[in-house]
Amino acid sequence: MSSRSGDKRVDLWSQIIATESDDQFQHQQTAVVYTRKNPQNETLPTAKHGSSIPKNRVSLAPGKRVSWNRSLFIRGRTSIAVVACDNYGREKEKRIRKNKPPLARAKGVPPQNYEKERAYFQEVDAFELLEESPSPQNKTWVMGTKNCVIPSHVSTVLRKWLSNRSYGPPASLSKILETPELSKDPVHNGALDFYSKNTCSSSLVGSTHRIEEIETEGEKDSEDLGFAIRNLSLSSHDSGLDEQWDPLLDLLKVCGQSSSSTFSNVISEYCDIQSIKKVGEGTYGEVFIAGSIVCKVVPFNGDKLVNGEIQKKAEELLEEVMLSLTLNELRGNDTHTHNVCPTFIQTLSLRVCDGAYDDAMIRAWEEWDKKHVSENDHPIDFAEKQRFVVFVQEHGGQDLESFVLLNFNEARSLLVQVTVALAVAEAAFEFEHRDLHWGNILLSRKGSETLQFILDGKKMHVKTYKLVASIIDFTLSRINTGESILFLDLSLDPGLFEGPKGDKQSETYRKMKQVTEDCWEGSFPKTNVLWLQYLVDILLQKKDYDRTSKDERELRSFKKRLNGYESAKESVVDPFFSDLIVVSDI
Ligand SMILES: Nc1ncnc2c1ncn2[C@@H]1O[C@H](COP(=O)(O)OP(=O)(O)OP(=O)(O)O)[C@@H](O)[C@H]1O
Repeated sequence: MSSRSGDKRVDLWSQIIATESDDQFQHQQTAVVYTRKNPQNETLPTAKHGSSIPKNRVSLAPGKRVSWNRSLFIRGRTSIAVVACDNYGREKEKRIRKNKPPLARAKGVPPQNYEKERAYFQEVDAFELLEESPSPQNKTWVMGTKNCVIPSHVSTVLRKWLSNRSYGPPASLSKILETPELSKDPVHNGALDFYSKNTCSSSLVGSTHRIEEIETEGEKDSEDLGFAIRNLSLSSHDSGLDEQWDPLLDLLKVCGQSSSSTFSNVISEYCDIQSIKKVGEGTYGEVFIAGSIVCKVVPFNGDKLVNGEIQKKAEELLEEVMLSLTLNELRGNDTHTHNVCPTFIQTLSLRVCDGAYDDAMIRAWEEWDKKHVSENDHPIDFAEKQRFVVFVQEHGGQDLESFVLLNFNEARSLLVQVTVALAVAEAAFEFEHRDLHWGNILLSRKGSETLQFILDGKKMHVKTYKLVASIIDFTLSRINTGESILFLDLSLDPGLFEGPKGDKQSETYRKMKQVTEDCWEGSFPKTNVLWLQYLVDILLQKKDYDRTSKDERELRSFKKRLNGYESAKESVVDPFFSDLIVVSDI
């Protein structure tokens, strides 16, 4: 029965609901703030149920797009990858301080110990084998350190990325695996040259040459993998002049390239470039379908504003790449079997491209613009020398905002998949998504009746009702890779917490702030629970599908019980999911 028809039965559920104090489901007028603005409109996104958002509640970007959370990319990213390098830190500070209060270290951060950290990372690099998942003692609070440690993380991510070959690492990187001489006699392969280089830049140049050499070499020998990657990382890590670290070179390494590629080269690996179509757009990302995969194209390092925003830096992209690759590990392989889930969008390949958009991409962009009215700048405006990262991902379907749910079972299926996925990622990497709005959940109808997850070694078969959810956009996410904690310091973006009162998304950011006490590097899995509560609200207030009043009461009761859980992992055992999850030992 549809919710609109009103189920008049009085039962236990009505009593439960009567006791719910915070249930705020009086269909109050709310606005989902990230909703795109039609450039022609004068007002900000209009609430589906009525009022428009007052302009003064929103920090307006100077460009075409208006979204108060979009500039987060360029503010406050104070993680190991960004602040670690002094040069960049200074540049970033300038940008932030223009409009923002002075940078402040978040509360509760343990004092830095550079020597300890250096020793730690040297130790990490000394190991060939990796831990399956991070342990608490691996936490490294490195904000503000002068030591440029990114290469060691790149090396780890690379090792994992490469060792999981079923995920299709970039072809050139695969060839690193194919270098039998490397492990047999490193000295004669010139490998030690990397270690003896005195400057970061020269050693990185050396390693770049090495990639080229490697690419010309032959046969497979997976034992060489660890060695080859250590070569790539230690060259810069051992350097005393880390300030000269060039993140672009590391980004190229992660993408398996010695130099930039072109769009036509990359896209033609997946389809005839003439057949590409644009499928979506984000703050910086233009997303295209190429055959069966999607390419998210993100400009970086350029001087030109993109959609009114300063472009991301290579180090920011490097971090996003590391997050994506770390989450890839949850897809399971021979060495990662303790926590497995298929829900985080799979990154299939990564490429750095140079130059203007290809004509076919421009055409695809314009076609999409005609239909949907893009909020982004026309890509023809990009400079000839513009750099981009292309995230090649699996196609996850349509976002929850536009997807038409059919019935309550589909809504439950969405909730259980997201909850279990968050639980698995919490268990593996202390992961918090921190921005799980309805644009960041993709849905598609696929054949399988159940999906398999593994949570702390327990196999779970989750009922799908043939709906498959995928989680995207890890920009605000926090993760402990086992070597470092990647996070975005949201305390540097007060605008994020100034969204409209009563708007569920805005309220969720504010609740996260309360939970974290504005200390964003810490682990607060409760933030995942807050987004689950947001999703319940969305399913009750924003989505139409076939459901009864009893179904709605179930959702409200579930939301209320979520108050009592401190993590997605705790939420998994809620009775709401009891008939959706079958647990078995592996
Ligand atoms: N893997 C994917 N499969 C299908 N569609 C996708 C995929 N990734 C992104 N999209 C589409 O493109 C849109 C923008 O993607 P995404 O949110 O990743 O970009 P972004 O630049 O990070 O956005 P934001 O403005 O949230 O920062 C999504 O809302 C979705 O519609």
